[in-house]
Amino acid sequence: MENWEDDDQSPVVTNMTLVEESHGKGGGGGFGTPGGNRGRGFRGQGGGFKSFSSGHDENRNEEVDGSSSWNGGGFSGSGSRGFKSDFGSRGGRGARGGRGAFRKDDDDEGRRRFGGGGGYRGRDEEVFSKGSQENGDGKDDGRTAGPKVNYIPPPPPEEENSVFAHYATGINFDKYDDILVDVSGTNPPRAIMTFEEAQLCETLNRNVAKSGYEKPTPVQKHGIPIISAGRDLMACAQTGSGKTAAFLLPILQHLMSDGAAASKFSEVQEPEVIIVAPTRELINQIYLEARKFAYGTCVRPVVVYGGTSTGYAIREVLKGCNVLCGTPGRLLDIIGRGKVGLSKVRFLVLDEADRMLDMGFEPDMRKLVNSPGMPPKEERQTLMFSATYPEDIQRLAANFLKVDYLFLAVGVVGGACSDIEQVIIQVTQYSKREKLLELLKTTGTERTMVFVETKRSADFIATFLCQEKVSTTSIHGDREQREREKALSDFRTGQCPVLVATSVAARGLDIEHVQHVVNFDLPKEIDEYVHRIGRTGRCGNTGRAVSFFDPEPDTPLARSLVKVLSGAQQEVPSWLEEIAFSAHGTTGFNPRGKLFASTDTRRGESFLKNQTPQPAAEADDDDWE
Ligand SMILES: Nc1ncnc2c1ncn2[C@@H]1O[C@H](COP(=O)(O)OP(=O)(O)OP(=O)(O)O)[C@@H](O)[C@H]1O
Repeated sequence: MENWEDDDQSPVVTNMTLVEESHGKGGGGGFGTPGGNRGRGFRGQGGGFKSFSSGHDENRNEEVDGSSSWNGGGFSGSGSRGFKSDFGSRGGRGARGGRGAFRKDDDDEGRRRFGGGGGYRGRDEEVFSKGSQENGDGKDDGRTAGPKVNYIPPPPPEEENSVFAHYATGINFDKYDDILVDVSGTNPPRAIMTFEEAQLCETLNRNVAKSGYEKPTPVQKHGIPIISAGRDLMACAQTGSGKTAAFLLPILQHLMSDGAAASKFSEVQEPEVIIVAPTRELINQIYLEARKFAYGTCVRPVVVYGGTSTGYAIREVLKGCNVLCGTPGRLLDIIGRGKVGLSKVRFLVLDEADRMLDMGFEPDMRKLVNSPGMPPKEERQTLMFSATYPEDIQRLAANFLKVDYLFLAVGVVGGACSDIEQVIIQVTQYSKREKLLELLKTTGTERTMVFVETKRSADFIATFLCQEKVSTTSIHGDREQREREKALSDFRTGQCPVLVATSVAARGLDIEHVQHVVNFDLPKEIDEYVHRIGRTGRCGNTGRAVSFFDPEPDTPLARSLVKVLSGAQQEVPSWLEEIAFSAHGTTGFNPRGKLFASTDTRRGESFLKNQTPQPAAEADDDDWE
C-alpha cells in the first residue's frame, strides 16, 4: 500500500490538552479593533466560550460539535479555546518566517513537500499541540511529521434538482447591460449577446438553461468569445456578476468539441484543465459549478483542498480527472506525489487572480507553472479572474500570460457593485458590540455575514451573539474543515442566520439570501473591503453593507473608502471625507474625480492609482487555503 493510503489509516489518537482560556498573547484579549489592543479585550460574559476541537477522530468531532453548542442551536464550536486536541489540524504556532505576513493558507501539505512557506499561522494563533511535530525551522514535513487529517467531505448531491439548484437573478440584473465595458489588447473577438451565439453543444446549452441562465452577463458576453478564440485573458468584473461561468462554459465547450477523453481510472491522471482558488470553500464551490455545467457529459471535474484526507483526494483524482480544481498547497502536493501529470493541460485558471499572485500565493503559482510537464504559457491558455487588480499585481500577472493577452474590465476595476447599499458608521472600539446587536435586531432572521479581523475576534463575537440569543456560527482558519463546512451549511440553510467570519470567507462565496454584510472590523486593504461586501448584492439582487469605522485603526483606509463609495454612487459621510482629506493633505485628493480611468496597466493608469499603499497585511490573521 502506498504512503498516501497509509495516511488515512493511522490509528485514531486523541490526546487532549487543556488550554487556558486566557492563554496566548495579551491575555484574553483580541476582541475589538484589528491591529492591536489585544491586552484589553473582552472575555465573554459568561466566563468565555469553551470549545472542543479534535482534528483526528471524525466521530469525536461530531460529538464535539454537538456538545459545544450554545443556547440550543447557537454557536457550534470554535476551535480556538478550551480543549484542543493534540491533533487539531492547526496545531502549533508555526514559524512566522518564510512567506511572512501575507501567507494566508493553511493547507500545509504542498508547502511541506515543496519546502515552501514557513507556516504562517496568524498572530493570534495559539500553541496547543504537542502532536504537531515541527522541525527546526518551523515547517512541517508533510510525509513524516504532523497530524494526519482524515476528514472526508460528504459527497456532493447527485439528484438533478440539487445539482442545478440556483437562486433567482435580482431586479437589477438587466442593469448589467449598462455597465461600461473595456477590452484592451489587440484584435479582441466580438462580444456575444446571447448564449446561443456562444455555440455551446447541446448538453451544455441544456445545463445552462437548467441553471436558470437566460442571458449572459457582461463578463460572460465578452469573456466567453475571448476564451473560445484561444486568447489569454485577465478579466475584472464586479463581485457576483458571473465570472465563474464566464470561464467554465468556454472551457467545457472546448473539451467537448475537442473530444476530451472520457475519464477513467488510471494511476496517473492528466487533466486538461487546472483551476486554482485561494480558499477551500471557494474552490469547492467552483468545482460544484463545473460539475453542474458538465452534468451528463464525459467530462469529470475533481476537487482537492486542504483540511481533508489526502488519500481520499488522491482516490478521487485517480478515478478520472479532466478538470482539476484545487487550492495551491494541496494541488502542488498531489502533483508532487506523481499522481497528476501536467503535459495535457490546455487551460490554467486563476480565480481571485490578484490574491493568487500576491506575496502569499505567488511562489506557489510559480511552482505550479514551472512544475515538470506543465506546458509553457505559449502552449496553454491562462485565464485570470477577479473583481480587483492592484496595478503591481497586474504587472506581475502579465508574466504568466501570453504577450497578446486581452484585458477585460467590466465597470470600474476594483470598484464595488452598486447594487450594494454601503453605510459607514463611525464608532469607537468599545461601542462596536452594542452597535452590532442593534443592527442585528433590525435585520431579524435575514442572513448576515459579520467580518472581523482575527480568528479570536470571530470566536468572541460569535460567542457574544449566541449569549444574546442570536443564532450564530463562525468560519475561520482555526476551525477544523468539518466545522468550517458545517458552519457554511448552517448559514446557507438559515439554521444560523448570522455567520461571523474572517477574511477566509471574503472572496468568491456565493450564498443565497445574504442581505447584509457587516464589517465589524474594517480590513486593512480596500480590495478586501470590496470582496467582503460583495457577498451580498449578487446577480442583480440588492444588498446592504454596514461598516464600523474606528478612526484609530481605520484612518489609513479612509481615502480609498471614499473613492469606492463615490464610485458606486453611494453617500459619503462628511466626517469620512474630512478624515480622508486631513489624513492625506490637500493635494491630489479628489474623491469625486474621474473614476473610470484606463484600467489596463499596459495603458499606464488605473483606478485608485493615487491611493496610499496600505500597510502589508500583517494584521490579516487567517489561514486561507
Ligand atoms: N447569466 C446568468 N444568469 C443568471 N444567473 C447567473 C448568470 N451568471 C451567473 N449567475 C449566477 O450569479 C451568481 C454569481 O456568480 P459568480 O459566483 O460566478 O460571481 P463572481 O463574479 O465570480 O463573484 P465573485 O467576484 O464574488 O467571485 C451565481 O449564483 C451564478 O450561478
